[in-house]
Amino acid sequence: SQAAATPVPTPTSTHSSNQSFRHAKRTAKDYIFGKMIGDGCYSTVFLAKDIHTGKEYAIKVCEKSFIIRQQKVQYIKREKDALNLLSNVPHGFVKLYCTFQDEERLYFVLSYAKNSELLKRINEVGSFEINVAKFYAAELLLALEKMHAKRIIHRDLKPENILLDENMHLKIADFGTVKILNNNNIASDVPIPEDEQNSSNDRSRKVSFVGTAQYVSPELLQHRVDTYASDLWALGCIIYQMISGLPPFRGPTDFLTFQKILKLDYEFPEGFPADAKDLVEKLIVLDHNKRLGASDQGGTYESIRNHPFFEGIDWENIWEQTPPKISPYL
Ligand SMILES: C[C@@H](Nc1nc2c(c3cc(-c4cn[nH]c4)ccc13)C(=O)N=C/C2=C\CC1CC1)C(C)(C)C
Repeated sequence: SQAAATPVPTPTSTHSSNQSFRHAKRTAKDYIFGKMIGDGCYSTVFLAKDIHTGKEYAIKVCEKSFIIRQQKVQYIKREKDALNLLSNVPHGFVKLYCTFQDEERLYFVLSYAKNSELLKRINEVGSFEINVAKFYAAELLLALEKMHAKRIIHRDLKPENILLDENMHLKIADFGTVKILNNNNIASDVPIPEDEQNSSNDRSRKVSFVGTAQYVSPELLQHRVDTYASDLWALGCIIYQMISGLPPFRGPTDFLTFQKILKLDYEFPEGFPADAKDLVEKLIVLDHNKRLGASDQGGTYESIRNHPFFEGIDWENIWEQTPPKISPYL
């Protein structure tokens, strides 16, 4: 007699349809595009709503022809690699949900930072109270630790591309300028010392990128050295700016700003808190090897975390805490 065939379980229809739904590649038609919220040099960021879930996202749109013409293909690839590397880090970065393209454009679907740019918040109130500056400096430091641990150097950190989410927690955005060290996909367990990384052929390579004048480090300006410490220089500039309202190096032209940077020509306004001044002076150091944290190992900037400026920060729970109110500076 026919052996009773064991029934093959038929996949439940909901499961399979969800399964297929979940993997259906999105297109622009799946979103309602709203206002433009950010305008980069070769991309535009729109607020958008997913028509299936109603969720809000930021969608970064890049014109393919423009990227090719401007020879920015490498930057776009690096940005996508960096965003992918960082998308499983729970805090401190905008998350990349998916990408798709059509004939003319590339689309990146990212988290929407509802409370916009840190720069806008600083300008609205003039400058931050010390406990507000300390809180955001701490979140920025933790984000730098995560980024550097994944061998990513941002190279263009500035208050314009540090965003605030709906709970007023910090998110770093705009990875078009990153450098991903040892990105030759060879699992090099022995990290190549920095000076060897910039082998002679690198020096001959034309560098097509320099950060934003006010925040660019001397080594990026002069010797084109790729070092994590360039982001520590920017951290120093951003702490200075949160407390005083303006970046330390400012000139009527970029060239004059660069000159001030190379001469370390800046001063602290009256009443700048002593601990903050001491930390900024230890980060804004011309020799990148001598910046506080430059020789820290193990994925945390212990020597910066332990600086008196960060007295009272609860490093393990800060992302779960309610950020201090940004109130106008009386
Ligand atoms: C830094 C960037 N500006 C911005 N980039 C992003 C925003 C963003 C949001 C507002 C905003 C929110 N409310 N009101 C304004 C203002 C500027 C934004 C966002 O929500 N989500 C992801 C973003 C960027 C993701 C990118 C890494 C791929 C530039 C200036 C380059 C366009």
